[in-house]
Amino acid sequence: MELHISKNPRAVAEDFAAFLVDLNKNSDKLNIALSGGSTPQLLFDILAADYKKAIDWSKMHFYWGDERCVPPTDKDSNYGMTKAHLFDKVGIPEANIHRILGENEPRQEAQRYSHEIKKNVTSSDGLPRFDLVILGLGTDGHTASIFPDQMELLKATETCVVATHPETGQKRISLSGPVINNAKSISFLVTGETKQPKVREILKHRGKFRTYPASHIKPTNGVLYWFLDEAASA
Ligand SMILES: O=C1O[C@H](COP(=O)(O)O)[C@@H](O)[C@H](O)[C@H]1O
Repeated sequence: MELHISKNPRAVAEDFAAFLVDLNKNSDKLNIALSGGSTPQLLFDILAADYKKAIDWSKMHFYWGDERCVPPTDKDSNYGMTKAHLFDKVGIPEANIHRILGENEPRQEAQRYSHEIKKNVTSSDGLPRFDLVILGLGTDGHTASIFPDQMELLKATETCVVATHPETGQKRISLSGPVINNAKSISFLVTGETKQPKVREILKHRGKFRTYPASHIKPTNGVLYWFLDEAASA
């Protein structure tokens, strides 16, 4: 596991952007699963403002680790946020964007997206193998849309699963645990003091860490990165 600690959220985004530039230079094609939520928004803003030319966007194929079951115009849409903060600002071929259709019926969409992934992402050991899966961490220890009361999704045999937000009841579509763990590299991006208690338990194997989905993210044959700011890592 590689731990990167930067001063503040902006520095985390800068460090991760440099990591992406490097990966982009050294690869012909990258299948990347993005996360949603508030943390990646700053990364997308920085990529669009400062790295538009440093990255060969035609090599980047974007998928999502999870999506809220809402239309792309909804403020909760992970795709909608990425489009507004990144895709609309850098020239990326439309064919490279593989979004989860959050407006569709969740079960059917989980199946359709599983096929989409299997069709385009090379498999190993019978599972799709992403080059990079970017993840966030919820204050309850969830990651992607695998929540603590739905731990079975960590072992699901499907590529994509339907999850339910425990408080709002909102339906979500998420990559399953085995597919996340089959990636070549997995990177958590976590900032802010509200995340610190869970980061500490997970990284130090303390308290109830086993009950947090994020602590079960361990690449079977890849590298795990944690990019943290000082507040999250305190
Ligand atoms: O609901 C979600 O939450 C997590 C964490 O998000 P953040 O806003 O605290 O950064 C995120 O990774 C996931 O993609 C998202 O759907």
